Amino acid sequence: MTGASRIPCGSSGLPASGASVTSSNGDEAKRALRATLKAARREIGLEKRVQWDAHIGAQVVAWWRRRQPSVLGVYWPVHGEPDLRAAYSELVQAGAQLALPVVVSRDAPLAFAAWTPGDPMVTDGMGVQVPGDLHFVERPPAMLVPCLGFNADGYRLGYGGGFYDRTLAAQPRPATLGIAYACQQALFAHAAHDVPLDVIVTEISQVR
Ligand SMILES: Nc1nc2c(c(=O)[nH]1)N(C=O)[C@@H](CNc1ccc(C(=O)N[C@@H](CCC(=O)O)C(=O)O)cc1)CN2
Ligand SMILES: Nc1ncnc2c1ncn2[C@@H]1O[C@H](COP(=O)(O)OP(=O)(O)OP(=O)(O)O)[C@@H](O)[C@H]1O
Repeated sequence: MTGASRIPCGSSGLPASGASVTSSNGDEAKRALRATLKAARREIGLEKRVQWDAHIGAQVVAWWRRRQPSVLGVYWPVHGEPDLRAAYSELVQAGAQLALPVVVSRDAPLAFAAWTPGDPMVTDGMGVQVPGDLHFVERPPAMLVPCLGFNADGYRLGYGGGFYDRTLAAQPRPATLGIAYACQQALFAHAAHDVPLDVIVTEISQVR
């Protein structure tokens, strides 16, 4: 039996209740949880994905219209993350300035590069698309944070590099919108360096 079949991501929209890491020395368990959550996300069919991404994207746009941050950090989707590129285009038409995260070093916070949909892109060493022409900007005052997993307290599980945690460590913290599918919710203990996100946006949430 695969992790994906034990923890269906598609049908109910309910949390992946079988996915949990409760011990605090759980490096191995966290690796297993990451694999399970990735597999569960891969299982989501295209039709659901398109519908869910539209709902998540609409909430992001509504949030941006209310808050109007000077720059919004977004992300280029990898590994089956919600694809919000249609919403990014809508945001830019509404006057938003966007920036994409760039890994500059394994131990550093993320850098952010100004980005407009349609800019020429290249694949970086992490396998992520980044602008070919890098115009670095300051850390944005608001950002979307893609989550491989999240827990009920708003803590996030990423791919294990600690990049977003390092990026969010410095005060004043940016406003953070965690982006995930509802089935990526899991039980795990957060580490001391983990920074809780302000809100998690999913296909079943209604962000105010
Ligand atoms: N869309 C998106 N962009 C992002 C991030 C992200 O989580 N999502 N990042 C957030 O930090 C940064 C990139 N960090 C990344 C960290 C790991 C992997 C990755 O594919 N890791 C492999 C394992 C590689 C290994 O073990 O050596 C994997 O998870 O399969 C990709 C991006 C900046 N851009
Ligand atoms: N603020 C920080 N300062 C220094 N190192 C940190 C910080 N935050 C995280 N790290 C390092 O990053 C490692 C990975 O962290 P963690 O397992 O929480 O990654 P993640 O949040 O899942 O990954 P990512 O944010 O890249 O998607 C930690 O073991 C820790 O050593």
